[in-house]
Amino acid sequence: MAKVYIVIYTTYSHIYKMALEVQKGLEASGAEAKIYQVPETLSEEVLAKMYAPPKPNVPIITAAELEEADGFIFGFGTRFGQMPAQFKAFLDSTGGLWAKGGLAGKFAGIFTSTASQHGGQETTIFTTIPYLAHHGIIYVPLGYANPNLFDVSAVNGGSPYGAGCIAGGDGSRQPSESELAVAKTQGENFGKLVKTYVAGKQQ
Ligand SMILES: Cc1cc2nc3c(=O)[nH]c(=O)nc-3n(C[C@H](O)[C@H](O)[C@H](O)COP(=O)(O)O)c2cc1C
Repeated sequence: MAKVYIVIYTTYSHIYKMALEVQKGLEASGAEAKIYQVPETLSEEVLAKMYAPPKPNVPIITAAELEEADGFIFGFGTRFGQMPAQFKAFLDSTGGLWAKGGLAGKFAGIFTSTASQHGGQETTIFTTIPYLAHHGIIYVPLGYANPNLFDVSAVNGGSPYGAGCIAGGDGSRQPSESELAVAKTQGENFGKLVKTYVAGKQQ
């Protein structure tokens, strides 16, 4: 069975809510899907000052665990148009895996969240691709796989690079039905691809 790890960093839970839909999509494709979070690097004191709610109840991943999966879907909100330091710190801890090509040939998709509509939905994912390239991980874009990506009738996150939600400047906006549906599509399409690959390897 194709095994996909959804690896997230979330401060205000938007990414976790999106991850649950990505997981549903992966499971609909027949893949095994488990959600992990990367270690937090901020102190409880700083998180309290940021009004951050408790972390989701999912295990904290270690770099070594990445080797177990056939593919990953990474999810994180933007920080100045790029991945948060927490996720960068986690990826920077994968040097040992990089040295032995431990992740080469695996697949990865990415989804994100931004406060504003033009705060980095595309750049956050795009600037993560070098990490994948250095590992030899195959980046799987979303494309326009879900027509909701064309919907301009309301505020709407997501791009061909990956699903996305708009959290609002104060974080009060929650992922919309449209954005959640795109997240599910990303999981389902990614799962189908990884399943095909795993089935081929087993032949
Ligand atoms: C230090 C910092 C930098 C941020 N930079 C951006 C940004 O460049 N563009 C933007 O739209 N939102 C920005 N945000 C908002 C976050 O992306 C938003 O809180 C996040 O996507 C919500 O996801 P979460 O609930 O999963 O943490 C920033 C937030 C913080 C704390």
